[in-house]
Amino acid sequence: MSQSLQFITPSRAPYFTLPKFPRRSCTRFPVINLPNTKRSITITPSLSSFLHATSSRSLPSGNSQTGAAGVVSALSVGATGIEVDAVTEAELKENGFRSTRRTKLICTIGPATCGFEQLEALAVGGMNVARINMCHGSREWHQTVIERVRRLNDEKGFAVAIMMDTEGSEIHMGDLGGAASAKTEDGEIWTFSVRAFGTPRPERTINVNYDGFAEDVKVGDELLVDGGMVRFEVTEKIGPDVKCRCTDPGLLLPQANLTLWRNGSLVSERNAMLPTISSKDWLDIDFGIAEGVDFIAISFVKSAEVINHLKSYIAARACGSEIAVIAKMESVDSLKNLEEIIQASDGAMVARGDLGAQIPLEQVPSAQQKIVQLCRQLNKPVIVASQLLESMIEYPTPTRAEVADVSEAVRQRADALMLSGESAMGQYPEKALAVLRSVSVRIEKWWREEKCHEAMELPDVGTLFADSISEEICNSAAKIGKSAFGSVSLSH
Ligand SMILES: Nc1ncnc2c1ncn2[C@@H]1O[C@H](COP(=O)(O)OP(=O)(O)O)[C@@H](O)[C@H]1O
Ligand SMILES: C=C(OP(=O)(O)O)C(=O)O
Ligand SMILES: [K+]
Ligand SMILES: [Mg+2]
Repeated sequence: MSQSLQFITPSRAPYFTLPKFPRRSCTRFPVINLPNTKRSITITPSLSSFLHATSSRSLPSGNSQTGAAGVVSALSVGATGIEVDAVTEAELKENGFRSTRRTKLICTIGPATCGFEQLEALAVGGMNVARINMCHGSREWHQTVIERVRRLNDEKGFAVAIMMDTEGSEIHMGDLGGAASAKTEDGEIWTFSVRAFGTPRPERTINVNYDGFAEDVKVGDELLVDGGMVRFEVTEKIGPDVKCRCTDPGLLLPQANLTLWRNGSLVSERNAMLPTISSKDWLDIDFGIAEGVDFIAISFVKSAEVINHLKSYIAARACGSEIAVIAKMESVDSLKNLEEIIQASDGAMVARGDLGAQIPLEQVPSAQQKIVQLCRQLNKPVIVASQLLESMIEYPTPTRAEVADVSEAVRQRADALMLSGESAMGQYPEKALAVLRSVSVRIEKWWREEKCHEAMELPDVGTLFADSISEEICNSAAKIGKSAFGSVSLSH
């Protein structure tokens, strides 16, 4: 029981101001209400005394929003013990309350992880949210994944939430005629075309989903595939066919996004008229509402308007629904209208993949820092996504640089980290998740002990969250803590 002596720590102080993000996953999957899935940890005197000690001993720690909300959501004090979901139970046993993870982990589900046992392995490994990306797969495929996650929750006591991510109407490639990927070599000529190709398709041809593509591009333009992971130069236009020479070789993946640059600037007029939510996206959203997903993430958000529209739509379609809308920050427009978008949304995602094609790569870290900080200030959960552990798609060990990147996102106090290809189609999904988990726990411990994480301004009680009583109580408790402990900063 020595572990339990560390239960409830400063960073776990009830300072959360975030009712929606992780809590929903647990209330929606009320593990604690299901007799066959109840997990109960008996409260020993030391544990209960620590629970009691929390209010007087704990020092608020800035953002423990998700962590505290997560713990509260995952815990329910019963007559004989605390009931928790299976993931929290495992973490409590392993780490004690003191270092139970606050950073939530999201896994994109794809061919590598869609089986029941694979999903279970991810849940055991700490997956809090399963993300399905509507760019890929059929609705039936996604429905099967949702059913499996629900079954895991019902039968095995997990509390994994579902996030549906829209395709968006940005320009992207079609599939690769069934191939999982296609390798491009330096100097090769590839044809990008709006024509439909028969089977077998001609070599080195790629479909483009946007009819105006050939008219919009100019010879000399630079074509970035998948956020710039592969690059081409447009060399010739022949009717609907655009011939391109590969300048930065790499792997083409199905449905990869395409971005055009001309004379050093992003070409955005071409698709400025395309709606953020396409007609296909609306059908997917109807599907998500019918399936009762927990989060809908909207790709390439440009303004708050689309978020407000979607929220009204959800409210009208799904009365009493608590589906949260996450704005994906992955375009120049989203950065221009950052604050209004975040205010309108239930949370944001720093979608670094496409963002890295829209702004110079070296500006992505500062954009991430800005978005995360703003979300912290506005009390909105924020996800850091894309390429966190990209090398683990192929290798079982991350690079040091990847570990440093994950650490930095945790230190910035992102609420959640997301795996994309690493879990969807990589060779080591469980290992990648384990890295996110161990790095999160380690960095959280470090900041707790060294008090070295990102400083944060507290919102004024009562102005931003007039309707959120629990948040106000917690903020007030934090302020009392501050005055009681004088020198202890609220934002240490
Ligand atoms: N439902 C799916 N079916 C097949 N492949 C998928 C699925 N979801 C993701 N993938 C694969 O995982 C890769 C990374 O996922 P993600 O980052 O979500 O997609 P993208 O980069 O296309 O937006 C995709 O390029 C695709 O190869
Ligand atoms: C998360 C992202 O979006 P998607 O994977 O849907 O392209 C991204 O671009 O970083
Ligand atoms: K998407
Ligand atoms: Mg994207």
